Amino acid sequence: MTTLEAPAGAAVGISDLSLRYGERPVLDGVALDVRPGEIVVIVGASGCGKSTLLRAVAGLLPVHSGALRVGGRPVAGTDADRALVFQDDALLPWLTVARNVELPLALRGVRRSERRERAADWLARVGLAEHAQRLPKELSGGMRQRVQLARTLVAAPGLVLMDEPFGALDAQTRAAMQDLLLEVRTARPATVLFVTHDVDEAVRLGDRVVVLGGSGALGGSGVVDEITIAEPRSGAPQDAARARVLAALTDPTRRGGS
Ligand SMILES: Nc1ncnc2c1ncn2[C@@H]1O[C@H](COP(=O)(O)OP(=O)(O)OP(=O)(O)O)[C@@H](O)[C@H]1O
Repeated sequence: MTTLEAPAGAAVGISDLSLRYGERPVLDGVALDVRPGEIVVIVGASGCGKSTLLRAVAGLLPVHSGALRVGGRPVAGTDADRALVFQDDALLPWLTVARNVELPLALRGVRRSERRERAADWLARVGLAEHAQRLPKELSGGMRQRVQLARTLVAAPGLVLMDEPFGALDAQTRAAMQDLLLEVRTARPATVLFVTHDVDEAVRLGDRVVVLGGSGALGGSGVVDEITIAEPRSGAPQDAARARVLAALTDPTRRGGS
């Protein structure tokens, strides 16, 4: 079996993690365990360190102290098995949509015919089969995000790190992208760490919502609450989860809610 058929996704293990920019502490004592295939959504006030945490998990920022493991191995630098997705699509403007989607496969040395087949398959899944030969600039923002989702998942990463990926989209396109993400994960399981400011998006997508907040100590911050989202995602349980996320967000000094 090649890594392209990797199963349920990579586990993430974070304990007593501190991250800094130079001398400046951003996160302190972060503890978080993510199961293979789980979607964990990270919310928190602007500047509390959500993107910083994602960057560290991606291997773009060194660990100051504590432990950070993905798939049981300490993170030391970037790895093709950990894909990072931003709000701004990072498509290459001079390549067609199909070639953009093929790119991670090319980087992994997958032969051309298989690349084409897999890219076509993913473009069909995200509803863009007819646009394969167009350039990114000829597509809408929502379509470009769909291309980016296809490009991310085509190489079957064990862990997908998404930093406000749908933040620039209008409400309708955003809801469609959320549906699409949940749908394609059924076809291609991966562990997902997803950062958003939108509480509705958090309780809709997350198996669990993690709230980061300021502790005050040292100016750093850590996990103040973790909310498991129960199925079905509607009615009173959903409202209660939403209320609890909001409460943790508005009381960022609270740590370790029940
Ligand atoms: N490259 C950097 N160098 C120094 N400080 C940084 C750098 N990037 C971010 N910071 C600081 O680290 C803190 C955390 O930033 P980060 O971007 O992780 O927050 P965030 O929770 O993702 O914010 P937002 O919700 O606004 O995107 C902020 O105070 C920010 O100013």
